[in-house]
Amino acid sequence: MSDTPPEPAPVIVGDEPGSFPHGVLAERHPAIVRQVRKAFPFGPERRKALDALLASCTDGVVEPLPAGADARDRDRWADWGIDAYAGRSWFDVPWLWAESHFYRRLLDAVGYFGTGAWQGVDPFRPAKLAELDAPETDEELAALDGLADLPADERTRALLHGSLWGNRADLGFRLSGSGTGTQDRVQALVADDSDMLWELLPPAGKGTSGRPRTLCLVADNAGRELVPDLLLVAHLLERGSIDRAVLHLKPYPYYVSDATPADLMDALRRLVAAGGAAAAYGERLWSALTDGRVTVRAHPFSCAPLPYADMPDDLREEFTAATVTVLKGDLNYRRLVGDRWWPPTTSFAAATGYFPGPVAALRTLKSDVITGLSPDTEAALVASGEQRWRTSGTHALIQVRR
Ligand SMILES: O=P(O)(O)OC[C@H]1O[C@](O)(CO)[C@@H](O)[C@@H]1O
Repeated sequence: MSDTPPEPAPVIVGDEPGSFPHGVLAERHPAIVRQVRKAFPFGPERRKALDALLASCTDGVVEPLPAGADARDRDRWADWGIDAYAGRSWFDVPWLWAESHFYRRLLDAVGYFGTGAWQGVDPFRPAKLAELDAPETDEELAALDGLADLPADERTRALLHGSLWGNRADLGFRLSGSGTGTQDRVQALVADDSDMLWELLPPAGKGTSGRPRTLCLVADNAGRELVPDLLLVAHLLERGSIDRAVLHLKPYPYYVSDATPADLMDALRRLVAAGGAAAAYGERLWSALTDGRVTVRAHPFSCAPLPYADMPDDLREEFTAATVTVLKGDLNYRRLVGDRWWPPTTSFAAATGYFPGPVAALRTLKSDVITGLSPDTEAALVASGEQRWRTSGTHALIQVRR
């Protein structure tokens, strides 16, 4: 496939009733507002603000930030295009921008950025903790004990798949013989460049230049996605594939379940408390955090409503220095290749040609954006009659550009 930058395809907008993006704006966002309103005993002021957001996101327009907004935040949103979109319907601005801004407004409505009692209270925390505490998480962590007996390469592959399918909140390293086993998952991969990833991250002593090797992992969801991401990082450190890792998390709650530094601490404590192999992974990570081999970033751009092509210079420098940057999840994929109606056979390498270093995407498919399919794969997916392959999370991809 060619690496020449592709002709830009149309940007996705949520203005077409019946389309997936329209459904997110018209149904999912109001449902999220109602759910958050119910989950906390907010007083009249916060309830009024949530009701106003509910009315705005269904029938209203994007509004300028409120007068009380922090000046730095105001400047950021000015840079991120709010002046161009204020006054326009949520359904008429780029879908990526509308969704991202919705979460910013939701945090305003619950008083997250204010000076009152709700300051810093994550409105999604109850749901995140419930997932982390679910019995399924116990079972999945216990399944880690079985990995120790696998040949090294298989263990590495199982942990990669765990991180990949964790994007569907479903720890894929479970090696059960049921219909959700590894083999089915491999068949559900619409692209698999994992060999290229292992060429970038060989085990210690194999084909390495002697320079310290850094993995940037741009995380996605907390709980049952972040846990297998952490396991993968711990494993790559132990295997000597990397010397250090930088975990990019969100500076504030976002897209319901996105991982913040507080969620990292919850996940880590969960691992350490689990006993068995899970605890050993957790302890390894704990010590890697304390001695600086693993560091955490919560860059404002991680919550920006823009594609990574617009990343600021400091982030560009970090990604330039990484041996490989792995972006997890659907939203990061949309931001990586651009939230556009690409023809599915558009080259992934070309769409990510601007990225300042080797880059990999691990994603289950949960929105319409797709690149890098072979013509045969695209034809098979279309012929399968399964219309929702792009959005239902049943398919996944591992794509790499060196
Ligand atoms: O958690 P992920 O994999 O980034 O998925 C979030 C996805 O959910 C949505 O917010 C709504 O479906 C998508 O826009 C987004 O891409």
